Amino acid sequence: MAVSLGHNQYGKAETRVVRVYRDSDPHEIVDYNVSVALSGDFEDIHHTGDNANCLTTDATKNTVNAFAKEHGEAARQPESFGIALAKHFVDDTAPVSRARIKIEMYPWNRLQHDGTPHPHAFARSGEFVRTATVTYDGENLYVVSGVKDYTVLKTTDSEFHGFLTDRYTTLQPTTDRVMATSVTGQWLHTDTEQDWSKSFDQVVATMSSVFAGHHSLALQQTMYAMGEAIITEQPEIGEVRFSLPNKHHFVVDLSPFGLENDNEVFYAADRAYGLIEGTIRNDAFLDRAPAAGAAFDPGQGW
Ligand SMILES: O=c1[nH]c(=O)c2[nH]c(=O)[nH]c2[nH]1
Repeated sequence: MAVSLGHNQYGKAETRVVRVYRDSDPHEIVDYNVSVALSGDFEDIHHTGDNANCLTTDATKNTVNAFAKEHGEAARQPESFGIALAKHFVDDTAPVSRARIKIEMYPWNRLQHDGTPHPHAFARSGEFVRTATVTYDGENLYVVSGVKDYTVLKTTDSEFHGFLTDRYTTLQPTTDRVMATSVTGQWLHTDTEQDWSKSFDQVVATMSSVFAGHHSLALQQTMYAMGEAIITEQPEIGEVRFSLPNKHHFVVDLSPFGLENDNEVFYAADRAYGLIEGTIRNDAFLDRAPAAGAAFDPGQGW
């Protein structure tokens, strides 16, 4: 039987590294979960167990930690940290031809003390997780920024009606519902040199503002409006991808208790949920569609 090796990648996943900038006053911190995935001339490892070309996953973890010190400035933002790591693995390690660095960043806010920001005490913010995925193949550099676990809700200004009905349809149309979602969003940059934090803050501000202000007739429509606004505000962004679970809030039947429920008491269901996903593209970069595929392709399970 003919069998051959297809796509493969390896590296240390989920290295948790915290970098303290204690030479600055006040202190600053970044908190990362870094996953490394390398591809290249690794046929022999799979076929014969010859590890001569194998940069150990242990070394990739060590590199992440060492780079947090040696490349402290790059490490201040997940995108630039990912770029530094990806370029190192590909440019400095002969068998490695492609590196994908996936970073989760957990934001921390400075604590207040006696009414002023404290120089070295923080509280972790649960608002969202910031993400960056950097892919480099020695020639092409793809930088994808993102956000996940960003849960947003609006208590009105959301309708859903006029949908197709079949014999299994039971959903009642509504002109006033709670709409909530936990945003996973990723956006591909066409400019790989910029102030990444400023860009990230602007995307989140745009998406939040659209979610709040948009009178929604469907989560799909709100999703498209958010992506359209992000690309309009920041035209260097080539495309935006969203995965939006519709976090259903069902009106609880209070009639057994002789009570009216005028959209005031809800059951927040955690499953099953509608999952609304889509890509909003910047037509100026449509010719880069295959590249976008390479940037976002999750590889083997992530
Ligand atoms: O915004 C929505 N989009 C749907 O496709 C859908 N389907 C559903 O049952 N509720 C909703 N809500």
